[in-house]
Amino acid sequence: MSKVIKNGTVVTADRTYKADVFMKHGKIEAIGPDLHGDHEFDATDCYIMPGGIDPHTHLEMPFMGTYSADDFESGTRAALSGGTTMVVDFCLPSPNQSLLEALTMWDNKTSKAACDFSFHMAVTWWSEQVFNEMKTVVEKGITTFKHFMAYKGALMVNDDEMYASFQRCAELGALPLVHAENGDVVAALSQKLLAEGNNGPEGHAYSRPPEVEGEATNRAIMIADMAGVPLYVVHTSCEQAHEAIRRARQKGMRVYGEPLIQHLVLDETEYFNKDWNHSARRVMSPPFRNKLHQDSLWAGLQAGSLQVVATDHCAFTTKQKQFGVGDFTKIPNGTGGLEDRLPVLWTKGVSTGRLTMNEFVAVTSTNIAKIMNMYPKKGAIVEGADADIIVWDPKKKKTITAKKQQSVIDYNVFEGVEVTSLPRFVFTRGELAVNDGKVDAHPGHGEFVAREPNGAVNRALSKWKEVVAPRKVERTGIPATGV
Ligand SMILES: NC(=O)NCCC(=O)O
Ligand SMILES: [Zn+2]
Ligand SMILES: [Zn+2]
Repeated sequence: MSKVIKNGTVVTADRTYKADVFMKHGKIEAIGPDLHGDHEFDATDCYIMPGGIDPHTHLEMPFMGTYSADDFESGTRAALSGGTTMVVDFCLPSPNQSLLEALTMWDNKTSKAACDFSFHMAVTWWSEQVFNEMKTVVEKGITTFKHFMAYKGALMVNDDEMYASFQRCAELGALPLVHAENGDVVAALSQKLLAEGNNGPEGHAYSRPPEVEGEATNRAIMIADMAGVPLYVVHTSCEQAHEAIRRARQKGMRVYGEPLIQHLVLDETEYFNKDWNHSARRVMSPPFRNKLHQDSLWAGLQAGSLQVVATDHCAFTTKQKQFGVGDFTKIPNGTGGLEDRLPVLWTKGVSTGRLTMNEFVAVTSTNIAKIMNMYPKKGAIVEGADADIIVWDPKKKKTITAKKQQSVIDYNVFEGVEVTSLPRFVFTRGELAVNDGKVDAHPGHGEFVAREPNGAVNRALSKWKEVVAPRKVERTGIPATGV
């Protein structure tokens, strides 16, 4: 059965034009005027855009003594309801666990995914086994490796481990990712705050000032440069980290930065709310910052020094957050946002003139597909691409409320935010998942997206590092040794 989207305006990362879009067998087969098919969908007054890709989610993730509450079923349903048609989740081996064993565990979680997904593999410890298994992981289509510079005593890796892993990424044509916060300093500051009786959720924010993120970002950039590999910095939340990325890029380094929709829109005053639950629900790492940092992130998206907007969707219920009553270090870190990223970014970004529609598509979809090396299968409206498409109604309104969300948690950090712009239709590989605003996700429809290593940026950087590599100076007239 074929489907055609009619009467809309196609908006991609680089073009805006009137056309119909014809899809069959899960792919886009034709784009042009006056197309017809078995089923026709009216996109009058709407934009036809590549579905969102969220490059940073944690579904059913074991963390801080519990599991994040949204699994691949509720998480991908939430994603689709807000126009996101692919998620990239994190496989997290425990220290000393085989990467391949962890991957089997993560594969087993995905049978009810309603949209396509891929994985990043985390390097949480280092050994010859990890070194060897990284190659197999890449052969399985997972070409991005995450490193936590924070969460001391749990997921954190040291500089020597990171350097070894980055070098391995360079050899394999893979892309390292970092959670950049100085984990030693965070741990020490946390203990100091607790000892001083500062044990509420605001202590979490005080323990992770922007400087600890800036320092770690600079360090990761230096290590990637020494290893000769590009770098992707997840959840860039502040000017200090953005400045490090901006400077590196100006020097020709291949570094990417990923602000979250939460950091762009919500600020640190959330941690000073008198209601403990309100503040704890917003505990995540890095924490929300002030307006100046937010302005820096928006400017980065405008200038191109930051390339991507994600969610880091890692949702915990209020009950789970309450594990940390009396000790903020025990509040599970993470917030939700999968179904709100696109509507909130459009409302706060495109509707205000901070972003163009094309920039919106770039930072929510196309740039991600390119950086993660799955373009133009994903992130594009072109013939042959997967038919992951949103028909976006820029006039449709709602007020975000937990009462009506798809996520299983009992609150929403964007509660009360009015959004103007929502999907009319969402297609995931050609299958309708949102129909006139109503969500009809199909658990099990989602497929794993394997990615190739050695993307163009890896190849160019390796070449450049080869050109400028240290070379022994061949000399004549060398004095005899020991004389
Ligand atoms: N960000 C956060 O607080 N939780 C999820 C894990 C991570 O990405 O650090
Ligand atoms: Zn993180
Ligand atoms: Zn994360």
